[in-house]
Formats: sequence, structure tokens, C-alpha cells
Amino acid sequence: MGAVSAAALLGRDQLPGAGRIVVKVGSSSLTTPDGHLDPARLGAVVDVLAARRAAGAQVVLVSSGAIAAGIGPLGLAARPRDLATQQAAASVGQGLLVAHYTRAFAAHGLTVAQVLLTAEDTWRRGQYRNAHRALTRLLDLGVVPIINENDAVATDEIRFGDNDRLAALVSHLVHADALVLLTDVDALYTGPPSRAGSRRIADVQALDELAGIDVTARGSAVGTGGMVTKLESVAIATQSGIPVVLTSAARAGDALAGQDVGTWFAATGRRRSIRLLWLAHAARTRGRLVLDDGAVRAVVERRTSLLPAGVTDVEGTFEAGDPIELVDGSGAVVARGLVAYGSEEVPQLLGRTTADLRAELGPGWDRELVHRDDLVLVRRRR
Ligand SMILES: Nc1ncnc2c1ncn2[C@@H]1O[C@H](COP(=O)(O)OP(=O)(O)O)[C@@H](O)[C@H]1O
Ligand SMILES: N[C@@H](CCC(=O)OP(=O)(O)O)C(=O)O
Repeated sequence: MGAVSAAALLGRDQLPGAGRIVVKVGSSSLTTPDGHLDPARLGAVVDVLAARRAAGAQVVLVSSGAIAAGIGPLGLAARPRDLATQQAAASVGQGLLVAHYTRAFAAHGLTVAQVLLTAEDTWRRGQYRNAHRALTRLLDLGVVPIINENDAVATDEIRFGDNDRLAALVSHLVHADALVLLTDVDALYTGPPSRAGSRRIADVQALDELAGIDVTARGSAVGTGGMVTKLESVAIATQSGIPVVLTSAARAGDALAGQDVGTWFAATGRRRSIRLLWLAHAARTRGRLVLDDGAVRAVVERRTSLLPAGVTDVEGTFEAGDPIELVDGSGAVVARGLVAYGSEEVPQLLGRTTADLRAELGPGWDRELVHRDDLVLVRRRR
């Protein structure tokens, strides 16, 4: 089966031929407003995916809904806001969610697997390899993996919170041919769908075309990121060569059949490092390094590593390997990177040449603060 496509799908009409797809379905498409699973709507999504499996495609399902499905059984009045209660609700809801999926897929003769991931599992090398190996083996065995974030163990700092970006990283992880984002609106609109005059956007060749559209309106009471995180997900996928279709769960069948529904986002880039995609679009940074003008030019124009000599200040608390921001003298972010030292070690290095540091502190202290392979530039608004 076409695990790694030679070339990206060029349009929605090629979707029926996709060999491996990742489908993400949001909480609002699976649950009732009073915090219970809606077996009819869940079953409708499963019917569409099972048909796709029967046609020979491999399908990975990224399903939200654990927290929303835990609200009713726990007798909560609304979606909890604090992390501990969210984790409790997710732990209750996740079991119910997978029980429903297991039954619904079994009715089509299909076996499912539950895979719970944290953000780090999608980009840290060791975890990434394990997740990749497990998922590809499951797909080869004909299983439908059902992925969710491991809400019960993810802390506030490392948590995605929404599954949109997780789905894009999973698409990269499994070398998907396409990502399908299913939500409670049938497409991306020029403004909030409820506002008169908002129009459906059918095709997006490059995300720059979306300047000016309004995605700020909050979504459903149970969903998390609204359209903002969906567009971040689209950026991650399309920039690494994976096209995206965004539509409603009710239109999933039509979308997978290649019909003119939803919004099609063309692939714009080629497959690239998942670590850098995560760093650019999904990582929560832990601190900042302030760069002098020479260091900004070196990093931005000459794409060099960041050396301690060009850094004037350090903010925040972080450990070696953590994501941080690189800012210029005015505080504008110029890049994001994985820092090679902890924040407690940095002050003694500032403004010093690597030769001085080696002479005074010893070998190992002359390494880059942020290596160029661990840097992504942030486009600055002029
Ligand atoms: N420009 C827009 N086009 C379409 N939907 C939008 C737009 N701006 C905001 N939204 C909202 O985004 C919501 C979907 O996000 P969300 O509730 O997080 O869904 P899910 O639970 O499926 O992840 C829609 O209900 C819609 O009201
Ligand atoms: N992991 C969480 C996902 C949170 C969530 O609501 O996401 P989404 O509906 O995709 O915006 C859960 O299963 O509840």
C-alpha cells in the first residue's frame, strides 16, 4: 500500500486513490451538548472509514472527545477548565470512546488499537522511532489505530490541548498521503460561519492567500482550538508535503470520494524534519535569548548557529534541549530553537567568545548556544 507517495496528491479528486490517510475528528462531532458520546454520529464516521479500509486504504484515526465524553458520566455541569479535572474527565471518557469505536469498527470486521501520545512522542528521536514503528506495524496488520493525546499524563507545559496539530504531526510520522480534518463546520469560511456574508473557501494553494480572513470566533463549547489550531495543523502538514481537506464529519464520505466539499489545502513543501515543524508551529517555548544586531544578522541572513558572544540577555527557566525564542533588541522574535545549555548556565557565557570559554571553563563549554540544525526562523512582519 502506498505508504510513501512519490508525489503529493495534486487535488481533491485524487483523494480516492490515497493509500494512507490520517483522519482527525473533533469533540463537537462525536458528543452531545450534555457531555455524552453520540453513538449515531460516531457510528457514521466509522462507516465512512470502514468503507475506505474495505477499498484497500490504510486509515489512522485521531479522535478527540475524551474530555467531552467524561463530562456527563462525572456529573459535571460543563467542560472543566482546570488541568486535574480535565485529566480525570479524559481518563473516564477515553475508555468510553474506545469502547464505542471498538464495537462500531467490529461491526465491519475491523480491529482497532488505542494509541495515546504526548507531544514529545512525535518529535523526540527515541520516542518518535517507537511511535513510528508501532503505528506502521499496526497498519500492516490491518488495524485502525485510534490516537489521542495522553491527557492523563501530559502536563500543562507540554500538552497540545487540541488534537489538530497532533494530527498533523501524526500524518508526518506515518508518511500519510493526506490529512482529513473533520469538525462541525463544512469548510473554512472567510469569517465566522454564522456571520452573514461569510463565504466558503474551496481551495487554498498557499496559506498566504488567507491573509484577512477571520478565524478568531470560538468554536463549539466542547472543542478547544477553533479554526486557529486547524490552520496551524494545515501549516505543519502542507509544509511537509501532505495536503489537507477540512470539512464536517457529516461530509466525510463526500470528501473522501473526492467531491467538491470542504476546503482543500494543497501541499506546498517537501517532507522535512518533524522536530523543526514542531519547533516552528507547536512547541511552547520556555524562555528567551536576546541577540545583538550582529547575531540577528548571522542567524537570519547567514543561517549560522547562535554563539554566546552575540547574546546580551537571558529570560525564563529552561533546561538543555528545551525550546526557546531568539529575540532582537526590540523584543521581536526572530527564531525559535532548541537550546544547548540550561538557563542557569547561560549568564556566565554571555558575550564571551568560544575561545575564552574553552580556555576558562574547559572543553565542551565552547559549543553553540543553539545549533543551526536546531533553529527555525520566524517570519517577521514589516
Ligand atoms: N473562518 C471560519 N471558518 C469556519 N469556522 C470557523 C471560522 N472561524 C471560527 N470558526 C469556528 O471553528 C469551529 C471549529 O473548531 P472547534 O470547535 O475547535 O472544533 P473541533 O471540536 O472539531 O476541533 C467551528 O464551530 C466554527 O464556528
Ligand atoms: N485530547 C482531548 C482533545 C481536546 C479537544 O477538545 O480537541 P478538539 O475537539 O479537537 O478541539 C480530548 O480527547 O478531549
